[in-house]
Amino acid sequence: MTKPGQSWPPTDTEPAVPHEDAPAPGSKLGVHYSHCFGCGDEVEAGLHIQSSVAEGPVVVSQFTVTEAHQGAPGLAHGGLLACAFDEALGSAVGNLLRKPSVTAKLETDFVRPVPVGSTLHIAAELDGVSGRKIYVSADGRLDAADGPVAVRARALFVTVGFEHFTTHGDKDALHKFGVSDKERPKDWDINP
Ligand SMILES: CCCCCCCC(=O)SCCNC(=O)CCNC(=O)[C@H](O)C(C)(C)COP(=O)(O)OP(=O)(O)OC[C@H]1O[C@@H](n2cnc3c(N)ncnc32)[C@H](O)[C@@H]1OP(=O)(O)O
Repeated sequence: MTKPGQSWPPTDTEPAVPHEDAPAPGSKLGVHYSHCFGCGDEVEAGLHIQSSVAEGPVVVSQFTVTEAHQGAPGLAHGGLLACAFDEALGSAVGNLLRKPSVTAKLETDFVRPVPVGSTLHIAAELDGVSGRKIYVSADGRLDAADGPVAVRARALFVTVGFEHFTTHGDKDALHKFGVSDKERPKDWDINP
């Protein structure tokens, strides 16, 4: 666990430069997989996070807390908030760098309670890259992009080959991500 005051990223990194085909600032990002718990539109109790690209290596996301997301009466469950950040951070990594990557480490600081009915405005920024390691962090603010910070998160994503998904998950994962055999590039992009 990174201690307060420890430097971030924890190692020397190169700047994280968005891929030349990354969506431009202002672009709304779609669902990367309809059964994704974070963003999928076919998961009734999912988080239904919506994201778009902001200036800099930043993706902004909104997550509205419903009764399905409670831990204590009227308050969001911390694990679900961590899930929202995993999605928001992953969306920044996947959409801006266009490399298939998975979360290796995720840290969250819960700064203030998040009530049911509130919307978290999450801004996730790519902090640096070291080989296959991608460092990314985010703040989640209550009810407005400039609202009080409720949750902070930092994560390490690791770039993987697309066989990560077909070997460990569903053999048909690529098609389910919407990538056909014909389209499959050598350096696979997880986000179409
Ligand atoms: C748009 C998309 C949005 C998606 C959002 C959702 C994203 C997710 O939730 S993904 C699902 C959750 N994550 C997973 O299931 C990942 C499971 N873990 C794994 O598959 C593997 O451990 C994996 C791929 C992360 C790393 O394994 P492997 O490819 O063998 O690489 P490995 O050599 O161990 O690690 C690579 C580097 O990362 C470092 N590393 C790996 N894990 C950690 C960790 N937990 N803490 C610190 N460093 C780590 C290693 O030390 C190594 O560093 P270096 O290159 O300096 O030696």
